[in-house]
Amino acid sequence: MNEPLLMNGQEVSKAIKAKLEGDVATLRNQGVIPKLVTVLVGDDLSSHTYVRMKANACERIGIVSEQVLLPTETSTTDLIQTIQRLNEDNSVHGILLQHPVPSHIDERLAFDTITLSKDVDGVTSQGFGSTAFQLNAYPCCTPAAIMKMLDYYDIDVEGKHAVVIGRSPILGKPVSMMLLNRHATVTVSHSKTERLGDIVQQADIVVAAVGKPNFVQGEWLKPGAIVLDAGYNKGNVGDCDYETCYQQASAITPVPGGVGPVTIAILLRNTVIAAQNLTR
Ligand SMILES: Nc1nc(=O)c2c([nH]1)NC[C@@H]1CN(c3ccc(C(=O)N[C@@H](CCC(=O)O)C(=O)O)cc3)C=[N+]21
Repeated sequence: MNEPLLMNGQEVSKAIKAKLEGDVATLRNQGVIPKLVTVLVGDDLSSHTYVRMKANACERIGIVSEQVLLPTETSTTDLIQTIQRLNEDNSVHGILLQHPVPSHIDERLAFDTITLSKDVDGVTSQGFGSTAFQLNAYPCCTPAAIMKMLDYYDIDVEGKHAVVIGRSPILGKPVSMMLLNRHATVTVSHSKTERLGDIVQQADIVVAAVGKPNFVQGEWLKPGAIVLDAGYNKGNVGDCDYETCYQQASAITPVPGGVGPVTIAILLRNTVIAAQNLTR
C-alpha cells in the first residue's frame, strides 16, 4: 500500500483563519468587537483545556472571548438563566455551551435556550434542523471541520459509502446529515451496533466520533478507505488506532493536528459571521 494522504488540520485551519483577519479588521473599524462567550459547567480537566484553547485562538485573531465557569452542582434553571442573560447582551455575538454538561442538567433544554442568531456552535434543535435541510444556520463546528477537510483535499463523497461511528448531538448526528446532503450513502453506527467491523469494512469513508481511544482497527478498513478521526480522548489520542489505520487508508487525519484545529477555526469563522449578521 502507498503512503496515505495526510490531511493536515493545522494547514486547513491556517487557511480559514487567514481569510478571517480582514473581516475582523473591518468589524473593528466599524466599532464592532466580535465576542464569543463559552460556558463551562463543572471541573472536567480536558473540558477546561479545550475552552482555554478556544479562548487563545479567539485572542490571536482579535475576537474577544469570555469564559463563564459554573460549578458542577449548577441547576438546569441557573444554567438557562445564564444563557438567557447572554442572549440579551448585545456585546455578545456567539455563545458556546461546552458539551457534555453534568448528567443532572437537561443539556437539550440548555442548548435550545441559545438564541439561533448566536448559536455559533450549531447545537440548537433549530440549528440542527436547518443544517439537515440546508437552510441558513451556523453549522456545528466539528462536523463542519470534517466537511472542510474533505473539501480542502478535493475528496468528493457523492455516491460513496460513508460510515459514521457515533451519534452524538454535536458530531455523529450532524455530520451524517452533512454527508447525506453531499449525496453520500450514510450508515450511522453507535454503541449498540452489532458487527461494527463488518460494516466499517464496506466504508469508502469512515468518520470516527465515538470517544473511545484507538477504537477503530486498521483491519476493519477496506484498503484505500478515507479516515477522518474526530476523536478527542485523554492523552491526545484519537478514536482510530493510527498505526494500523495508516497502513490501510488512502487518506487519514492525524490526532493531534487533524480535525481539532479545524474545529476551532470554524468556531472563529462562525463567530465573525455572527458579529457581522448581528450588527448589520
Ligand atoms: N459545545 C461544544 N462544542 C465543541 O466544539 C466541543 C465541545 N462542546 N466539547 C468538547 C469538544 C472537543 N473539542 C475540541 C476542539 C479542538 C481540539 C483540538 O484542537 N485539539 C488539538 C490538540 C489539543 C492539545 O494540544 O491539547 C489537535 O487535535 O490538534 C480538541 C477538541 C471541541 N468540542
